[in-house]
Amino acid sequence: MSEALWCVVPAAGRGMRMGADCPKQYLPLAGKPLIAHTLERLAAHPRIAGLLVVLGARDELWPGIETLHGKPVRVAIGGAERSDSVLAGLNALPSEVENADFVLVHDAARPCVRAKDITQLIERASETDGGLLGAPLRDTLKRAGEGDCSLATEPRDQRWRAFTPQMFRRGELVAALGAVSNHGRAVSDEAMAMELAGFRPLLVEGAEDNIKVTTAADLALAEFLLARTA
Ligand SMILES: Nc1ccn([C@@H]2O[C@H](COP(=O)(O)OP(=O)(O)OP(=O)(O)O)[C@@H](O)[C@H]2O)c(=O)n1
Ligand SMILES: C[C@](O)(CO)[C@H](O)COP(=O)(O)O
Repeated sequence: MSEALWCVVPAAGRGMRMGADCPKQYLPLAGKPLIAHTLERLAAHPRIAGLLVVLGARDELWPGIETLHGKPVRVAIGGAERSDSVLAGLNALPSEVENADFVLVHDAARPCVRAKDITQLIERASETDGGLLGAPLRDTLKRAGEGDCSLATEPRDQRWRAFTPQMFRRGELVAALGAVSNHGRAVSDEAMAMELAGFRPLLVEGAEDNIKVTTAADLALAEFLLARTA
């Protein structure tokens, strides 16, 4: 597959775990808003055709963002859950994006994603039902009980951490997200919806520095990583 893909960027979260006075995706990071780093890395990728950024109802991007690295940047309004925002973005894609076309979904909160990992995902997952970047769990995993005591050690073989981008055919992902929504189920990523629909997404190992900025400590780490993973 050689054509370029559109990327839906969920950016409608409130960043509650960050505890800042604005949604974390707009916090300053290395001299510009966190989301700007993410959008620039995505738009700079030769296999990405355009960005569909899903914003909170009260949020907006900055003037001139309509085109980035020569790629169109469009916006849609998100929903209460991340999956609602992803679905809104998928439904707002330009008509040129057909149901059979692969699309990417990448968190605005992951500014350190590496171009080579995006390339690997596109090249490997395009021969399958789709896939996602991730990394095998390398730490011992504990099940915590009351008072943060360790109740048990969980098996870590065949356990991966899921990252983004995640990549699926537009129509199949819309149907899978719609099905979980209709059943009132919560999904934490697109791959979960696809698994529930009977698909087996391909896990593509990517760099573990593709961190999701969630708490204040992640901001300092992201600044360090941005300098190294440019
Ligand atoms: N209703 C939502 C919730 C999340 N997101 C986006 O999904 C990505 C990953 O979500 P997360 O890290 O959980 O962000 P928040 O929901 O903002 O964080 P928190 O749970 O701490 O509020 C982020 O880019 C976030 O903006 C979204 O588009 N719509
Ligand atoms: C999609 C994701 O980033 C994969 O790890 C993660 O599930 C997002 O979870 P969040 O609770 O919305 O941050």
